[in-house]
Amino acid sequence: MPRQAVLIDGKALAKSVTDAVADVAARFTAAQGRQPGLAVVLVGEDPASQVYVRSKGKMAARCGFHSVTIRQSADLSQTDLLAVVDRLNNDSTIDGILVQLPLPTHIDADAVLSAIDPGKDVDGFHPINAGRLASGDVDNPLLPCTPAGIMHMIRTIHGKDLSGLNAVVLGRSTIVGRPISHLLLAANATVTVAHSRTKNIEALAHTADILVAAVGRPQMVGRSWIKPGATVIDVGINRIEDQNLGTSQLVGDVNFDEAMDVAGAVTPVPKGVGPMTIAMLMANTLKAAEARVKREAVPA
Ligand SMILES: Nc1nc2c(c(=O)[nH]1)N[C@@H](CN(C=O)c1ccc(C(=O)N[C@@H](CCC(=O)O)C(=O)O)cc1)CN2
Repeated sequence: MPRQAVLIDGKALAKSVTDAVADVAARFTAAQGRQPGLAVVLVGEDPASQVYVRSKGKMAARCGFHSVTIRQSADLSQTDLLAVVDRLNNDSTIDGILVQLPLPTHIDADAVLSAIDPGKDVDGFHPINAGRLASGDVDNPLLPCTPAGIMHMIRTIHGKDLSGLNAVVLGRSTIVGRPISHLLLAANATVTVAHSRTKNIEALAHTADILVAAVGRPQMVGRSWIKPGATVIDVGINRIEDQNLGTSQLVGDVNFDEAMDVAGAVTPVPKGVGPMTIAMLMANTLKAAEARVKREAVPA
């Protein structure tokens, strides 16, 4: 009889985070006479982005935030997007600004992310916040949402200190691969980042006590990639179509059934890392609001 790994329930964990955020946000609102404010900017009509942005707006409202969604057409110029960001930087009702990625290809995403006030950068993508994380500062409240959510999930299995554990991160994106490697390192794991140019990637993955798959390749990580008892975090969200049936299905970068047979703990797709990303965005917005109150209370 194959063993069954522990299922790390991202939806339930996300709810416990957002319930706590909603409690603290209610106290913030009572004390400050205003709600924490989140603005999400969506450029274009990418269907997946529309789903995520809608979920962010709904969750912000559920947490008791002032929530603004700014939808712009795909042909918006970079100058006009920078003007939107500038307006939000100077809007006293807004504590957190998120520009949904990917942006249309005519826009330089780095230029836009760098224009966000670092104190309102609830994605943690501004070079100042990314740089602080890369230099080992994990006390900065504005950590990128997906990696912060992943660490929350890992802690439910391993606790805070990952000393003596090998972590392998598959993927080196600026949104997930790089920042999660810094967070794992800060928690004392021994970290290896693998990517498309890595040799013997399967054998390397098999050495991992904690395996984070963030490559965007449907079900790439199978049984033979996973060390028995490992914790497997699946960041992939891939929609695969069945042309014959005319249906589609959401799958991760990990073969879920095979992982459940061999791993110690596994995150599912859907209802794994995705909901945690949105929950950590709520937590970041609240932290940004609290930090702004403190900053503005200090006489210049
Ligand atoms: N500015 C940003 N852009 C993007 C980020 C980000 O963190 N900041 N991450 C991803 C998309 N993303 C958040 O924006 C995100 C992806 C998936 C989910 C989620 O809850 N997924 C569900 C499934 C939803 C579905 O049916 O498609 C799940 O996994 O259960 C939330 C947020 C890229 N862009």
